[in-house]
Amino acid sequence: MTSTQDQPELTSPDLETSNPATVQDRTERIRRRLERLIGIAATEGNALTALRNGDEIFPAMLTGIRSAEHTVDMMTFVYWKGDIAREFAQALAERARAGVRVRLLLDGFGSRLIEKDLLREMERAGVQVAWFRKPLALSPFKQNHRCHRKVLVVDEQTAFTGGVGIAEEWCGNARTEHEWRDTHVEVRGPAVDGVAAAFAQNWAECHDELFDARDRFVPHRPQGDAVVQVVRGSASFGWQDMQTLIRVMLESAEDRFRLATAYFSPDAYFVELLCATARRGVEVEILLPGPHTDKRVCQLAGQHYYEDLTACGVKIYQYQPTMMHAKVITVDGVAALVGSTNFNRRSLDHDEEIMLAVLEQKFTAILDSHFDEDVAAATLIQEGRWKRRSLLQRAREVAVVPIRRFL
Ligand SMILES: O=P(O)(O)OC[C@H](O)CO
Repeated sequence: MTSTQDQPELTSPDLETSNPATVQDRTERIRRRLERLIGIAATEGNALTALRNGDEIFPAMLTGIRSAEHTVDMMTFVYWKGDIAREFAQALAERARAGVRVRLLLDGFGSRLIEKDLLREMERAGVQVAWFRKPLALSPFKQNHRCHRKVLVVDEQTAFTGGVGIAEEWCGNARTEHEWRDTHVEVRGPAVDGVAAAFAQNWAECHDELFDARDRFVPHRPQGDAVVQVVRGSASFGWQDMQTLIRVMLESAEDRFRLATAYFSPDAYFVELLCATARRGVEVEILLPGPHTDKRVCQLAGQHYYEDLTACGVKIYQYQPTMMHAKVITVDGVAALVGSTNFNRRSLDHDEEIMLAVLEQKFTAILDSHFDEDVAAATLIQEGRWKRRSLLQRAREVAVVPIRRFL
């Protein structure tokens, strides 16, 4: 586990970020742009801990739940099967039995595989379980909008968000294809309120009780040096904050823009923005799943754009050891995004998402060092070789074009 207290070396000595004045200017500019365009103030005094893979993520979340004395709010897209699914259910049920208010919000599509006996056990123990838009009860338009946020808030003081789902696939340490690579973050400080608000926003749609006597509004003492803006993306038609967030990051980048994502199938606008960023001299690096993608159809939709992207100088890496599931962006070594948002149409156009915009050099350096390690286990797409890919591959890419807006 790597906390913001351990500061690795910046990974590229060429970045301008060694100059404190430059760092401050850039950080301030990104903060002001985000605040003006998204309309939510960033908060100071946050401490963030980057958690890499199930071996770090699950123990931290379970420790948080087991330590709860007042409230636990948890929301997830995926709640599937395996020992870890049982462990979470048992931890939540145990806290509910101890008198803690425990609320669990599950996406009606993403969590449809949850084992029914776990649901019964939690409900018997007093866990309030709510479902976000169960597909069969909805019009086709609403079905397409999913709650993709991953949030855990414990005692209003500690929050977690990131890419992880509650299932066997996320256990371990990305050693084999059965242990997915993911990034989550633990947050302490005032930004916890913003994460709690993301939960409350979806809870309000799914449960009769909007608030109760257990709600507390605790003061947050400064916990660290990170400035954090909590950005919520909401299912909508047309433009929404998540697109603005990514756009600000791309347009603010001066030296380097790095993206790790599980599902890369953006629309033409964001492909062009990536290309334009590379064309104006920013090093643009994208890290994507390789042979172990769990959704080949999404991969094909993204591969359709590899030729345009590499022609503009964008470096595309495909991660080899297992499914790359992290959702992380870093900019110029000074700012980072981490949360639930993929670089695809689902996350940018259709789903409820949460992303932390973190303005802190130390935390960004940690995520950059993880990116470096992942790139060392990835292969670079070579422009020339990619252009010579088979006709079959090309046909597959074209075949998914009609459905890529749903991916
Ligand atoms: O949507 P994500 O990024 O949370 O990933 C979960 C996938 O649907 C797993 O197949």
